Amino acid sequence: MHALTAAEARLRDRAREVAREAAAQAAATDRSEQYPWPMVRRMTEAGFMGLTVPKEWGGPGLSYFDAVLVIEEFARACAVCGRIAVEANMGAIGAIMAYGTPAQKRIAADCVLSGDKPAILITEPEAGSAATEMRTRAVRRGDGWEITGEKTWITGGGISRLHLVFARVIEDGEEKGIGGFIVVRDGEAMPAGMEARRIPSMGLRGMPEADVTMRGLVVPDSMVLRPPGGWARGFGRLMDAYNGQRVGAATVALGLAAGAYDHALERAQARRQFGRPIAEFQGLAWMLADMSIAIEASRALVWRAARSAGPNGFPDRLAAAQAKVMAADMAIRVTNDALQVWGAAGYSRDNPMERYVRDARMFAIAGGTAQVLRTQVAEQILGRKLPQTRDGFARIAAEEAAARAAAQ
Ligand SMILES: CC(C)(COP(=O)(O)OP(=O)(O)OC[C@H]1O[C@@H](n2cnc3c(N)ncnc32)[C@H](O)[C@@H]1OP(=O)(O)O)[C@@H](O)C(=O)NCCC(=O)NCCSC(=O)CCS(=O)O
Ligand SMILES: Cc1cc2nc3c(=O)[nH]c(=O)nc-3n(C[C@H](O)[C@H](O)[C@H](O)COP(=O)(O)OP(=O)(O)OC[C@H]3O[C@@H](n4cnc5c(N)ncnc54)[C@H](O)[C@@H]3O)c2cc1C
Repeated sequence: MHALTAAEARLRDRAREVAREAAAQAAATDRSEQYPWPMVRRMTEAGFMGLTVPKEWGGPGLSYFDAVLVIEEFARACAVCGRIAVEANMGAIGAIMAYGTPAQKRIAADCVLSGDKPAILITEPEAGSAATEMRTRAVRRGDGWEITGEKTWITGGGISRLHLVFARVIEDGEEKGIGGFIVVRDGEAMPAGMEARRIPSMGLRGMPEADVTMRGLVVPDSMVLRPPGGWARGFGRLMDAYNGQRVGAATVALGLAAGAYDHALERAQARRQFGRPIAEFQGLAWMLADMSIAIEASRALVWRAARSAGPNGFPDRLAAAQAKVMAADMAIRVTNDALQVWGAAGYSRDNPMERYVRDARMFAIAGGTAQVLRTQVAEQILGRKLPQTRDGFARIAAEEAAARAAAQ
């Protein structure tokens, strides 16, 4: 792993200092299930929202790697704050900064720099892993677009101001592909035509997850995000940007596992049984050793993915998927082992270990499940499409046969 530059180390140390305040409120946020607005204001003042916004739009123009250093520190202290730092620096904001018009960039930059955590709306009740099967439609009507559909598990639904909605583009009565539609909430009420209903979740309880329904939602043409390559390639280009958020999610998994490990290390040396620190029992010493190895290995993959941001400015798709799979699986294992080190005390809601276990669970599901991302890794290393539909391979075989016939 590369050493940090002096500027990177300073940024991480500054985040670590502010994250101490996040640690102090993490249990209360979990219990109240309220979005931690006071902490978000603190993160905004300290300049951790909109880190990746270029200087010309008023941000500091830092890299994905810089953002990862900050996210890990917040996630270690409070995983909800870690996720806020992800969406304020990656995902929707990354896509708009890459593909948006100057006016769209201005709006998006103002949102995150003033403390908004944008929402990205991809998943639907019937289109989870199979996201390209989404049914939400954006139909061209005059100089605007009418959006109809249902999204689910939308992080920040009901509190976010900036929304990036993925929808099927219907123009001149024809389906053209998948595009991005920017919806900005002004004030307390949801935008007209958009409603959010909170979903109670297992972990990360201070972060609202919501079903979002769109009926009669009108988006002006000026708020359509048009990635290069046309609508037919729209989903792929939007996913290029989403690879940044996958690295962010991996970083939160890494950070919270590292936080749980810190607690376990301390407890293993403080707690005595049979007249000696429990850390002296080989069963626990090796457990701690394995935890430290897994955390370091995950950090290496996360850093590599964050540093891979290529000429389009986004992290590499393969590196992002590899880091996310590794960190998500690792966080589930490490947080459970850390709770084990604490024994019964770890099972109590009076200390943070059970929260770490609950918070860790989502990363193998959200942002591409551990199974789907393994298929993405396999596709990249094999250099071939591995279709997931029943007729997918038959179609490839038919295309190959047709190509062979044409070549004869
Ligand atoms: C991609 C999948 C939805 C599989 O669907 P398909 O088999 O229909 O799609 P593909 O043919 O594989 O892809 C279509 C198109 O997109 C390009 N693509 C796909 N993934 C990427 C990527 N990661 N980076 C770049 N490009 C990508 C692919 O090359 C095709 O492009 P062309 O048309 O050839 O140009 C499925 O594999 C999948 O990813 N499912 C997971 C969906 C997901 O991640 N949802 C996240 C929702 S947001 C969220 O959960 C937030 C949580 S958080 O805290 O961050
Ligand atoms: C806390 C949380 C936050 C989220 N935030 C957002 C958000 O902000 N925006 C958003 O758009 N979405 C969000 N999501 C949704 C998330 O992206 C989806 O949950 C995820 O893509 C999986 O979809 P699904 O839950 O419908 O599972 P399904 O796709 O129904 O999968 C169910 C099971 O089948 C497996 N499976 C499915 N297909 C395959 C396959 N081809 N090969 C092998 N196994 C397969 C899966 O791995 C999983 O184990 C969030 C989810 C959670 C839990």
